[in-house]
Amino acid sequence: MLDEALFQALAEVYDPELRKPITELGMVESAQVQGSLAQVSILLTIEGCPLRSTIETEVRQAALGLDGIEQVEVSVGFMSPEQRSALRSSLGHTKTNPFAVKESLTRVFAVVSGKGGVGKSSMTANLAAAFAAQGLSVGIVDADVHGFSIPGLMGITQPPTRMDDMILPPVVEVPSSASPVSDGTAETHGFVKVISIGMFIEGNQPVAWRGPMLHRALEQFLTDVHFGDLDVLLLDLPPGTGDIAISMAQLLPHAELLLVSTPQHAAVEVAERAGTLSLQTEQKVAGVIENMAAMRMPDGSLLEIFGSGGGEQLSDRLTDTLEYEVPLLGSIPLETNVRTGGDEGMPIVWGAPETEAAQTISHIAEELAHRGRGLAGRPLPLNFS
Ligand SMILES: Nc1ncnc2c1ncn2[C@@H]1O[C@H](COP(=O)(O)OP(=O)(O)OP(=O)(O)O)[C@@H](O)[C@H]1O
Repeated sequence: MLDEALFQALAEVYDPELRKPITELGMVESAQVQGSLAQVSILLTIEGCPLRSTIETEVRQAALGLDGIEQVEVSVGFMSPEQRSALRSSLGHTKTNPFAVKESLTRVFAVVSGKGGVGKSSMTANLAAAFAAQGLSVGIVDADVHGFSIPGLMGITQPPTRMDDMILPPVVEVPSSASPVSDGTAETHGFVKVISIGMFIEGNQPVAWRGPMLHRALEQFLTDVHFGDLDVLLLDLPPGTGDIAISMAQLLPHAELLLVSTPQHAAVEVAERAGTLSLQTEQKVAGVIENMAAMRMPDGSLLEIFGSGGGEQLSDRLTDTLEYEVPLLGSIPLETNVRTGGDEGMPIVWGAPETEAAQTISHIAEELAHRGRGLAGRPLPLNFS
């Protein structure tokens, strides 16, 4: 039984993981009004759904927003396997990799580095935060098997939800204070969905996987995880040119590479190797991000802990080798805020947007979003037959 006005009010309640109104997802079993009492029966996707209290609270608030409603009773049930299966088909989840198809509208960026510790994961988290602050729908696949850190950097503690053979990734929304483009509705509010190898490992165990297992894990992330429609997908890969970089190229041939390096000249050579791998994989290098550049001291002077000029040098060398322009997208200074934001699970782009590091990263995200894919480095569909 459905009361039309109450049902309409419940259409304002979004499932936090699926990012759609609960009324569209078949989650409202009944909605009735008797005098000043609203009675709503909702069906959650799975028992033990971690978002139960969030959804219940929002249902209550939506019903109380109706004229004349003073009391709300919410009863909670769970979908049957048939209802879940109907929901999966309505979401179009087909257990195929949606990002590999040519028609996919999602921009895919693989964030890579020659060596570890240069801030690749911090850049991935902050770029995702910056894209989301522009109102975009963003996903991150944290495939840095040996150093998975994205959930911590994004402040995510809840696990993914398993819905039979479909996995729903945890979501973080842009805080309202960092969401200039949002008018407050769920449709305009950017978000970041995250899936990480770390979410499938017990405790703090090391991951001793060989190439084929890594390939399978990445493939499963792309096929079993339901990201929904994304504007941007970012991948955090392990440093270097190992197995997973090759798997990524096979599974995501349209991914563009973002190469992170420090300004140190000695680091350029090793970063260049990661960039030139793109010649073999036929992927495009979208640009270089120099991280850990000169730190501004309290007296205003600059301290070049890792030297200077490496980003520029890397961009020049790759432009020569790859024979298309590989721009230096920006140079992010060493700033304590970057580290503390990471430790607190609040990317500086959201938590301290006024800092130079945050502004540079936001600028890079804006430029990437507006620049379009371009054709350089991508095989042209020529037919010589
Ligand atoms: N611009 C910056 N200013 C200050 N600290 C930074 C900056 N960028 C990164 N860091 C810090 O440097 C450390 C390494 O960064 P991060 O984990 O992002 O590197 P990584 O390249 O992903 O490492 P790995 O691939 O080895 O896991 C972290 O403690 C991070 O907070």
